[in-house]
Amino acid sequence: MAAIQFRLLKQDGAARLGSLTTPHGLIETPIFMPVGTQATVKAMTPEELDAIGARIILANTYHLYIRPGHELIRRLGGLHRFMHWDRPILTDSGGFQVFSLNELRKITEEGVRFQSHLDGSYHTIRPEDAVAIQEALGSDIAMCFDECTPYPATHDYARRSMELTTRWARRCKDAHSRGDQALFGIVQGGMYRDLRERSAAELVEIGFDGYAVGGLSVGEEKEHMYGVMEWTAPLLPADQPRYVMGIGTPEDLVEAVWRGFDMFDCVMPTRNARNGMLFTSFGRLNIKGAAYAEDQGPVDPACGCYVCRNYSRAYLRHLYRSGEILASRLNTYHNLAYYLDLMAQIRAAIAEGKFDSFRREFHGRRETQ
Ligand SMILES: CNc1nc2cc(C(N)=O)ccc2[nH]1
Ligand SMILES: [Zn+2]
Repeated sequence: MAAIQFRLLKQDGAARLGSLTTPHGLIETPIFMPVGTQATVKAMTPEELDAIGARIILANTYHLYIRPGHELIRRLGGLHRFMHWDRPILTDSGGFQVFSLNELRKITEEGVRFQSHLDGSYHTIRPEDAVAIQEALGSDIAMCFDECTPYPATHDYARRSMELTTRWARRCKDAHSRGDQALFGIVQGGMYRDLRERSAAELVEIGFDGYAVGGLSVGEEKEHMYGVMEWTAPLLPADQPRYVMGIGTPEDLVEAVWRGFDMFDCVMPTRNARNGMLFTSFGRLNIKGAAYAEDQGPVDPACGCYVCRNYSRAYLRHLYRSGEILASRLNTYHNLAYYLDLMAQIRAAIAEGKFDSFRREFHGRRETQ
């Protein structure tokens, strides 16, 4: 039996309503995955994540390999038990982190040699190792080890990089043997339509449980990002999950759903929260602003979350300016609640066949405060 089952429940244009059954529970799609890099979604407890509607979180293979080590986590019962989260977990393969955290990395056919960002020790991760690490962690969904093609890249570089990613994907599939864990392929190809189309076709030929689009949100212009999504989604099997990695702003999420994607992850709601940048139904709000010094209103009157029901903008501004730990906690709680509620609204709009009007209304009411 496959580790996951995806059911396409309804389409509204290219937008899809689906359900994804995993060994750790069911996920309604489109879904946003809070990022829990080091086995924690920073500043949140699993109970709080559950309360705001998080149904799957992401953890980073590279970080957990470096510290505390995947074998330690395996010995202690796997990642779910280690972090007290019993819903689904998706682990990325480490490819992106190795490339983004290690200037001195060396890419060969065999794999990637790099220095730990913590102690400078030398390591080599091959596709087979990335699979073994994720099997030890016990995530519900593992990702193939890929090269996230940098931006900008020449067509020739992007072609060679994509071809390496395909060869690595084949090796990942051959090495993967954990039956209760799904494995997703990652489409690369830079900003080039012919390469993206080749990458998608080659990965579908190999055959995976779902497909991600990588190599985006790497500094490219929005029209490149949206173009790659448009070229790629139709080439991926309609009856399997489509995940675009590292996306994105609330606007990006709406646009990616509109183009046929089901799964998303981004550090934006959690990272921006710690910097005082809050997301609302009318745009972004910088809680540091002097305008909020005596504002007794909630962050977002349209948000029903615990933070918006119990704390004022004035208090959140005070916490942030005072460097209080509670500032990170409450800001993160609200931002994730906003993202997860946005996804619930998107699912409801697709279910009613009204996603087009939802999309128009959503963009019409956004401006930065
Ligand atoms: C934040 N941007 C982002 N781009 C990504 C690309 C990949 C990838 N594997 O190409 C993974 C994570 C990513 N996060
Ligand atoms: Zn709120």
